[in-house]
Amino acid sequence: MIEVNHLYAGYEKDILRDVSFLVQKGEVLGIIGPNGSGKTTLLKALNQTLSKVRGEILIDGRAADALTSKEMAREMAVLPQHHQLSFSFSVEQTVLMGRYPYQKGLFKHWKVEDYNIVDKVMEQTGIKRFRNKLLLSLSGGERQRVFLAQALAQQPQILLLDEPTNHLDFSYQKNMLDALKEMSIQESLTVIAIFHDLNLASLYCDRLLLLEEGRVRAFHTPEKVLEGTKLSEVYQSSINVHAHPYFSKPLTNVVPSYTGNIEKVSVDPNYLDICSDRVYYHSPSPLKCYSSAVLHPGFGWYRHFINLHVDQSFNCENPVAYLEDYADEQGYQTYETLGMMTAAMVEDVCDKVIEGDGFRVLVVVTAGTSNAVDVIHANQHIQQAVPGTINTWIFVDGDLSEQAYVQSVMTATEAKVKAMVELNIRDDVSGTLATGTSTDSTLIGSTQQGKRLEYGGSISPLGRVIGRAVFDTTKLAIERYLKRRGEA
Ligand SMILES: Nc1ncnc2c1ncn2[C@@H]1O[C@H](COP(=O)(O)OP(=O)(O)OP(=O)(O)O)[C@@H](O)[C@H]1O
Repeated sequence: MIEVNHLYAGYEKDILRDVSFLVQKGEVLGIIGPNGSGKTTLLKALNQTLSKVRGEILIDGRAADALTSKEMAREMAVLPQHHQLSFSFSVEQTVLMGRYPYQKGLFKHWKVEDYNIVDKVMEQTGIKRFRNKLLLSLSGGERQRVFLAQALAQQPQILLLDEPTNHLDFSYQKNMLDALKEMSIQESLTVIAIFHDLNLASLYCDRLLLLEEGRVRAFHTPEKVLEGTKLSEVYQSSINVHAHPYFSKPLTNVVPSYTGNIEKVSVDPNYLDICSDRVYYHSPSPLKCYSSAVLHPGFGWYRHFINLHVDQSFNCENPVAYLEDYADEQGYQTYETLGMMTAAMVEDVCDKVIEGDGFRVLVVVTAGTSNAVDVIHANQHIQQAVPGTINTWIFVDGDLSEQAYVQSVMTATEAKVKAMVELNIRDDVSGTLATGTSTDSTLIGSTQQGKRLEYGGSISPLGRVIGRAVFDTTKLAIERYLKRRGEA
């Protein structure tokens, strides 16, 4: 455990002012903050390499300045930002130097135990294969791993790291931090590391210490410290925070001030192209999409939109690959393509443009109701994945909040249900009024330009337009479907 109380430290004058925090054994603490905020100075103060220090630093309850340098080296190892070591040593010799604090007696020599530990840490850091190479002949990232191995060879209780992922490529950053995290959990190694990459800090640290001009601005879990307004203030830069897709950890995005000449893009029915086998919409620039599509569901930016007709009996093990192949054949980049499928005849597609106050909405619907379901009697249906039958595309020329995306889906669903009720579409199994079909799909795609639209609920300006346009197009598309089947 390391406890810091009212620490003042610096050079000619104090850089750190009234810094207090406590790190538990086995904890990973990230130190973050802008350039010059005092991060390295704090590590130097912890490591007792600064002369001008006031306040208290306790290591497992003992005052750090009362420890001998050998005791200190067994407690704490440092991976500095810059190394002054001679590069004429081999990798193994360099790592062995980490064992100095354990040498005893007058005639110093390495023991078997030293070599075993060096072997282990070289394995952990992935440097064994160049153990006999000179440091001089290694890349910056390889050297960084050698110095980490040297620090680990010291077998410290506490590891101080100044930008440990400096020089490391993406995969080695992950490997190094995974290894450190594992050591903190398995071996109760306490890790205190400076991070410039706030996302890595968020993912790997238990707590973060945010420094601002030598003072603690925040000391808490990543969720509490990495908060958009606070970060934007401290870093004096526009920073946006969002959720990690797999973990409950915040991630940060820089919002550039310079965006170049962004081409004005609109939504336009002229971009629609309808053939017998598909409806295709091509946007000149990617749209921010939120959808339940087969190819690229969820949030993402896409410019090619395919609603592909397949037979009702279509049974494909990998519909995503099927749509990717289709996009590829058509010459669309798959990473820019969003794809849905439908058993409805796509020539019966209906579209409608409605101008809102300062924004525009285009709705495109294909519909079939052979697998109509009343959601409250859905348990009477056997589960089977049949190709989507009411596919709704809603393109908006506006700047939607994420809330507006979700509310737009709600509003569109309400409008679709209303159209089905008006046409008396029934669930064949229960005989009751249907609320949808079993595989309907919805897309909201927005230019994210022009008028800011915070809400998409039924009585918001956007919701009103979506509600009307989805109702009209869905109703017309179902009528065409029924007519084709002779049921109208
Ligand atoms: N040896 C030194 N002598 C005098 N002032 C120093 C010395 N080292 C650093 N400073 C000053 O102390 C302040 C804090 O520096 P420090 O290196 O701790 O910041 P940092 O947060 O680690 O910055 P960076 O993100 O750029 O690495 C800076 O204003 C710096 O100029």
